[in-house]
Amino acid sequence: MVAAPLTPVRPDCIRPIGLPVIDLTRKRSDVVDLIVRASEELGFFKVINHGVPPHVVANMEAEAFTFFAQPPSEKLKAGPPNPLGYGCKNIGFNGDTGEVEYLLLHTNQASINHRSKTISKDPNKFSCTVREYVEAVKDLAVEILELVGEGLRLSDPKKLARLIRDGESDSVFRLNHYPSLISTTTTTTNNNDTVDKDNNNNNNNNNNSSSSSGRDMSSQQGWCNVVNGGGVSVKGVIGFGEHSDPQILTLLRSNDVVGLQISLGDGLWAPVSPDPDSFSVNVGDALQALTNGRFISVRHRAMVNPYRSRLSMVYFGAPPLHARIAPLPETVTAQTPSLYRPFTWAEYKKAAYSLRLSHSRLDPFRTVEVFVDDDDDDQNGFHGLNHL
Ligand SMILES: C=C1C[C@]23C[C@@]1(O)CC[C@H]2[C@@]12CC[C@H](O)[C@@](C)(C(=O)O1)[C@H]2[C@@H]3C(=O)O
Ligand SMILES: O=C(O)CCC(=O)C(=O)O
Ligand SMILES: [Fe+2]
Repeated sequence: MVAAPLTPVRPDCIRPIGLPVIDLTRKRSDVVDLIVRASEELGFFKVINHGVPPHVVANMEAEAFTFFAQPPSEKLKAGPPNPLGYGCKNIGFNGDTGEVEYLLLHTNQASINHRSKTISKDPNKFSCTVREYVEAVKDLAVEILELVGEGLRLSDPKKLARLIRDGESDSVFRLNHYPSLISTTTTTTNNNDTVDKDNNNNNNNNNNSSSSSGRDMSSQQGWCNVVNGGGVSVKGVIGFGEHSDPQILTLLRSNDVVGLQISLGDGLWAPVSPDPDSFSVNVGDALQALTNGRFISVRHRAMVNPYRSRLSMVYFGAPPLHARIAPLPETVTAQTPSLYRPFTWAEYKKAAYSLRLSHSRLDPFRTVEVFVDDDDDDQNGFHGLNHL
């Protein structure tokens, strides 16, 4: 007889919910309110009518697909990730893995120029395309942070935006490629623990519409293929495991293949519908600290689509290394005392890289012990908010 587990197992469960979609051309005061509310309640929202020119996005996507379609021998010239550069399946330095290959770039122009030489046969074209894209999404991130500054009624409403606008900002840009399973592995039902245990996950990764680039990459040859010995299931394969982003603000755009999920806490995951014309925005750890826990650094993950390759282009807006991160005075009151001790971005980044992907990296920077309520009586799906 098999002994019952001591703690109840909570299988992952997909809960499709309406996620906030904010039209940036609406009345400014409405946009401000919507952004603040979404950042407080979820730490996530989508923006439409954002002003990033479609050709800038299309050019970046085309360069990314061209890179990932190459044979492994070519791609490996841009690696190994230190953490910048090309990486395949290994994420960070502490043993995290996922069914993803990626390029991680610093947004500093000199760094982009240097890296482009190992990434592209036409380095000038590649670096110009990245520069244009990064400039455009940075402008969008700056605009969003200015709106946030207004919403938080900061005495200097542009203070947050300046952190990422700074010429010395430590912002990074990441291209993630999740090959479809049919292009990489022989699928089996001899499962391992990356498989979701809940049938609700069926087809949550399916999307039969055509790619925004008009290209189905499932037959591409370039995935650094490892023949599947352990066995993966056609459902629920993790591309990029659960984590929060350490920076201030993340702007993600993907092709029209579903994959990104945000955590609602308590094993509940909300799939983000892929809309190539929108950007997904999420609050990062640094913004959670700056807002004294008022905004939530949302935990999220990316699943592999069994049938279609997915590409995400992710800008992580970060402050300069020497910038001091501490709860903004406007967010600290007698009722809401400071939750985090001051730290520099360099200090936080170092700590982040010493930890696994899934760690709650802000916890060691808290001024008070974290209380985790493990009761099961929370019905609203936002149980995870008590990680604040
Ligand atoms: C496992 C890791 C990879 C990561 C650094 C870390 O030690 C923990 C945070 C990870 C993350 C998540 C968001 C971004 O994709 C990223 C570039 C970042 O700044 O923090 C990655 C790091 C990485 O892949 O190098
Ligand atoms: O590809 C995605 O949808 C998520 C990627 C991500 O979370 C990251 O790069 O930090
Ligand atoms: Fe992320």
